Amino acid sequence: MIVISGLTRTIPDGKTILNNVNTRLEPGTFISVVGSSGSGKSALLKALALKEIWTSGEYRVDGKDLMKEGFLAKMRFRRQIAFLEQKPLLFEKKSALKNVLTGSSEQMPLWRRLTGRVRSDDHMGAMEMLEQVGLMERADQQVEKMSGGERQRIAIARSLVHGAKLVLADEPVSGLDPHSAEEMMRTLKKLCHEKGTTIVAALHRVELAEKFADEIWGMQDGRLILNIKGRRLTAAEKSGLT
Ligand SMILES: Nc1ncnc2c1ncn2[C@@H]1O[C@H](COP(=O)(O)OP(=O)(O)OP(=O)(O)O)[C@@H](O)[C@H]1O
Repeated sequence: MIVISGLTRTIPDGKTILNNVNTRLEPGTFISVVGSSGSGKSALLKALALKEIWTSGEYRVDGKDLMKEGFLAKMRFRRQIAFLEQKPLLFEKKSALKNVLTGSSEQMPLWRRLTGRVRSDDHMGAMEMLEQVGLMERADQQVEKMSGGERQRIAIARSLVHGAKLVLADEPVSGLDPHSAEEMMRTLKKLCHEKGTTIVAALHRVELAEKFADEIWGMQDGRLILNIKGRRLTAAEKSGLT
């Protein structure tokens, strides 16, 4: 379990973009972060992914303050985190399967990056993950011919096959048509519950969060103002987010 306390990030011009955020992330939970543009959703995801350092606050993993841990412990934890960009960077000329196998440099052990070697059970794992995201039949297809939603699915499969326990997805449904957006949300939810992965997805559309997420976090001006479990947002809560 990850527990965040007092997470605050002030940027050099003096603006506080994350303001005393307190929350916890239980394993296997699908969390959606909603809030208006500029409310701090991406900033929060980046802080959770350890991509950007905060000014103050604690980040506890299974009871231990990560910032007080040594380099190796931090690196081990980093390997379990995947950050999915809105437009994932993939090897365009390679197949879906190759992309899943290749992985992101952060998650791959150094020896694998240097040798480029792939074990046969890696193939099995990659195919299994492509099946989970509904792309097994397209494993051999070049990704340059694939849609935005399919590319997101490949990025998700890639992060999970390389052992991500925490996936931070910044607008995973942006640019997708309503049907594909729902399919993506369904896949994320399934992966959370079946694999025990924790997924935090920033979303613009509150109704998608309400339909699929286990928890909805609401951001406003860098503050986490809502943490709703198992119910829709009230009209007052929704209006507080705009
Ligand atoms: N590295 C940075 N340097 C300066 N300002 C930043 C930085 N990162 C974020 N901000 C500012 O912090 C605020 C929150 O930005 P963030 O990208 O987290 O918002 P968001 O809720 O994800 O918005 P959107 O929905 O438009 O993607 C914005 O005012 C943004 O301009």
